Amino acid sequence: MPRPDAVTVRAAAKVNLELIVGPRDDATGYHELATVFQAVNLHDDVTLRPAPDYSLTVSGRGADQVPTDATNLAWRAALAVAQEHEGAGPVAIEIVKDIPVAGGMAGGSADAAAALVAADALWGAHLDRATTQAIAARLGADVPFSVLGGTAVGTGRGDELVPALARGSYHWVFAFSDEGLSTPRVFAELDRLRAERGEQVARPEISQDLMAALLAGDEVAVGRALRNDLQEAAISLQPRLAETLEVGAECGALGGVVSGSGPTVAFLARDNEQALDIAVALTASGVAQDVRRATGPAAGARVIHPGKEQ
Ligand SMILES: C[C@](O)(CO)[C@H](O)COP(=O)(O)OP(=O)(O)OC[C@H]1O[C@@H](n2ccc(N)nc2=O)[C@H](O)[C@@H]1O
Ligand SMILES: Nc1ncnc2c1ncn2[C@@H]1O[C@H](COP(=O)(O)OP(=O)(O)OP(=O)(O)O)[C@@H](O)[C@H]1O
Repeated sequence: MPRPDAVTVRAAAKVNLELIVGPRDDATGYHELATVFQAVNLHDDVTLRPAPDYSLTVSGRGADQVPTDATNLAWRAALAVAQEHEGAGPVAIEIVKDIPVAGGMAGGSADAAAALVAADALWGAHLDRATTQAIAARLGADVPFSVLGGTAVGTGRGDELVPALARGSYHWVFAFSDEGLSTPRVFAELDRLRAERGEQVARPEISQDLMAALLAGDEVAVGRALRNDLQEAAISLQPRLAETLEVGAECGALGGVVSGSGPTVAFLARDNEQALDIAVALTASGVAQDVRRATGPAAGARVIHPGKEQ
């Protein structure tokens, strides 16, 4: 089979409709999670081209905050696939970002997922699902979902996935902040707040209300069920997120929640028209640096450009 001379893969951002954080495992520092992910149509594109040496460039939203060396998750993903496939060689990696950096929307994870899928396609590695999943999980807790897309339940570190039975299309408005939040710092802040309260942390479980609402495609009930245990920690580190949530609530959003580890705040709207109203109100209030509308569920990491055949 001839090899393509370049492969571009598109990977979506995610929002956690529910994120329940269980106890911290002292051995690994990771927390047991129960989460429902939804991919939304806000994307990064990653292109891989055979080259004499590995290299990486980044352009687009927040590009100056992304490493361009071998620590980049996309670079690490390509190397991980190369280890599994004899016919691999160095690649030039080009990332075009639209997902905010350190925004709690799995931007780096999307780049890793896209590079993983692109490397597999470029080299014709045909990795099986279990190997792809294992590589993805090693790269980061959100990476397996970035590969899969759609709407899915995540347990363990958030990397053990089962697609969710979900109907309907969801209209989201995202309020971005120009100051990112570090994921480990937000988890550590939650641990601190819980210890201060002497809280006993239960094993995390997804709410049946949310699963029933998704099954029925009932966006009002989904809006009511949005929940994120990391939200109070994110607000504790960035108190103005509470104001952002307030603005969306005043517009009658079906629900509002900090996305993942923040600081992006996600609002669920009834329809496109209400999404536009919420976006205008957020922009006018000045609480957010940037506001974007998107719909979910979106697809997982997928090839959008196979390049010309050699
Ligand atoms: C907040 C979420 O985005 C929700 O989907 C994820 O849990 C974070 O996923 P991620 O950014 O891919 O996370 P990783 O890169 O694997 O981990 C970054 C850090 O987040 C914390 N972390 C992450 C996942 C998890 N289940 N427990 C944790 O405590 C750990 O301190 C870890 O060192
Ligand atoms: N492609 C990438 N490879 C490696 N690091 C990245 C990449 N993109 C961003 N980063 C770095 O990783 C950190 C987290 O960025 P990222 O955009 O993944 O955060 P996030 O969306 O909050 O992640 P998550 O929602 O998965 O917790 C930032 O400090 C950023 O510089």
